[in-house]
Amino acid sequence: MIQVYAPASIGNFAVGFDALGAAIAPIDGSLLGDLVKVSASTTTEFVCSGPYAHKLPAQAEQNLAYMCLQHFKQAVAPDMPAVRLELVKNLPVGSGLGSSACSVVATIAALDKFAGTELSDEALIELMADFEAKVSGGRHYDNITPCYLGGLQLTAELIPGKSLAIATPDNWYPVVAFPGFTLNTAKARAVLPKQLDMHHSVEFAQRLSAFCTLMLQQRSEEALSIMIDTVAEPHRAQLIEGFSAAQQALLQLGAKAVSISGAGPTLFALCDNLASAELCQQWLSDHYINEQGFSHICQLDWAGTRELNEELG
Ligand SMILES: Nc1ncnc2c1ncn2[C@@H]1O[C@H](COP(=O)(O)OP(=O)(O)O)[C@@H](O)[C@H]1O
Ligand SMILES: N[C@@H](CCOP(=O)(O)O)C(=O)O
Repeated sequence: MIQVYAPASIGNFAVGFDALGAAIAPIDGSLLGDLVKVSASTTTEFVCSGPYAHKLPAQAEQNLAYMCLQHFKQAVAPDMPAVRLELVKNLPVGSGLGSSACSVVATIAALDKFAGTELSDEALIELMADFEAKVSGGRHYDNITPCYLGGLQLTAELIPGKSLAIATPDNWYPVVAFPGFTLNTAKARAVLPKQLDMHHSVEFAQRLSAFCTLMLQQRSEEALSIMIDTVAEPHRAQLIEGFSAAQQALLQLGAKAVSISGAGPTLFALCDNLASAELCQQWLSDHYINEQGFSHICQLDWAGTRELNEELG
């Protein structure tokens, strides 16, 4: 049996709409991501389990993991024997934690390992992006590549290899809070303007290029000081009840940057020390999340998608 884990991710990372994303891992060691198990079987079998399985469509044909399996068998590895594929759905759907990307990445990576197809990273990433695009209302790589490769990734179609890793300091603690209600990514993309005017386009390019350059020069404090989303957040904030108040409060508590994770409604507060992260998490537990919500103090997950040997889920 092959068992593959893929981590949650923060799309956009405030300054890189559709172009920057970070994989995350809770510091308490818990797994925040989907798991896919593939084993040989006499007939094709698909099982969806885990805490959020009931939030997915009942028909296998509408589940991204099953769609990936069908495509993989037909177009990538026609000689692969029948398999039993189980998706353990640990991430809430429509959360802004890269949930659909997580299922797609875990499934394709697991099938590639099981079938021994050994596709290149770039070919796998393209395949993964094709499936993520089916549900998210646009083709973007900012969940796919961090989830697959790990860490902080600057990522786009035009980038050689599709992604460039940006090293981050060890003292970065992103605190993520899923408030407990969902927001569909396609819906949150539909509220964005169709065009950016010259001023905003130039400012976006300046901010993202300055952020990346500062990070490469290990000037992370200055990078944090310009970590503001002027592209998507102004249009999406009103879709997320409590976001603006939380942003103000968390910045006062010491977070260095606060923005929407992906299309929301998860919020992330990036802290540069554990004490601030703990204060932010407490505030979020008290004021931002409902009974269905959760929060985690994380670090960046530089391992990305990986095979797990211990039986889980
Ligand atoms: N395995 C899967 N994981 C997540 N979403 C899936 C999966 N299979 C199908 N879907 C559908 O894809 C859509 C994903 O919603 P979206 O808002 O893009 O989620 P997220 O932002 O959390 O990735 C939902 O309509 C969901 O029912
Ligand atoms: N760049 C995308 C990211 C969507 O992330 P998700 O976790 O909400 O799927 C966007 O902002 O639309």
